[in-house]
Amino acid sequence: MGRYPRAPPRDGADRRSSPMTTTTATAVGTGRAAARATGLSKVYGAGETRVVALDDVSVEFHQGEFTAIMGPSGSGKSTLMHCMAGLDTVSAGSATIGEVELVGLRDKQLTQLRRDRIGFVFQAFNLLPTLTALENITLPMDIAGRKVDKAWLDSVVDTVGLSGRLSHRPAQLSGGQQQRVACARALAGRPEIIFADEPTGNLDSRSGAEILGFLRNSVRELGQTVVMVTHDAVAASYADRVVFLADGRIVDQLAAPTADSVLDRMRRFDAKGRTN
Ligand SMILES: Nc1ncnc2c1ncn2[C@@H]1O[C@H](COP(=O)(O)OP(=O)(O)OP(=O)(O)O)[C@@H](O)[C@H]1O
Repeated sequence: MGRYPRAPPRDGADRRSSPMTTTTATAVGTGRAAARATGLSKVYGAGETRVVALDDVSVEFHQGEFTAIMGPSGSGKSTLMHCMAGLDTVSAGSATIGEVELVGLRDKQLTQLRRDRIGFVFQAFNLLPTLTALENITLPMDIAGRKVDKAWLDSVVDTVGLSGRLSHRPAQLSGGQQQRVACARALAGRPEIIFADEPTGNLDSRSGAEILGFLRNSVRELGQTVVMVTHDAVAASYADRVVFLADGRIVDQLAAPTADSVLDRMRRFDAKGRTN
């Protein structure tokens, strides 16, 4: 079993596996895609060092949905997230945030898009040590010259449970509190989508569960869209949907996942070969 307490069960949730019958992994609900990859491929190197990290991947992340990306080590999870978030270039295909096509954007446009429309949470919290928690949270908006929406900021800080810690510097906060600051920073600018790369990787099980619960609440209560890469089946069970990658391809998805159903699917990677 994974490192985190089980996610509380969903009421009346329909737990089912949906083996891929088409090449596109569609979201559980209907609605506008917050992000979409179409025929996305990513090749690193050339000749003997050539690695196909992503091979014709098509996937949609719908607004207001919490999606986990899982798969064996080296299956392309981080590469997919980086290509979708404009942190890496793609070799072929398309990646869109909302209606904006990332392929072909210049560096300056990509920087602006990441700053204005995407929130990031990384395994290493990436806070600035000399700034207070509040200054870290508002930094992206300060850099962008955007006015902070005070009511929204208050509700984010409240949801993350940081009200009494806003004047503390990162070194004065626990790992879990630092990651909550990072989550609040990601949410504060009301991005269209948050990409979280192993957000609980550096946390103990209790702090990890708090962060996962918080990310899920941000989807349920604040309407946020979250895409999270994780190795942990219990972490994935907090999501609305799990998309499974193997050898750079999407091979399965699971709606309303439980830790057991995710573990079961992961075991089949081991037992029957990666692409099953
Ligand atoms: N900058 C790079 N240069 C060359 N190959 C790379 C680079 N980044 C990733 N790769 C390769 O691409 C493949 C996918 O890597 P990626 O990091 O996306 O996998 P992952 O599923 O996130 O793995 P992990 O779970 O171990 O973090 C791997 O074979 C990896 O070695």
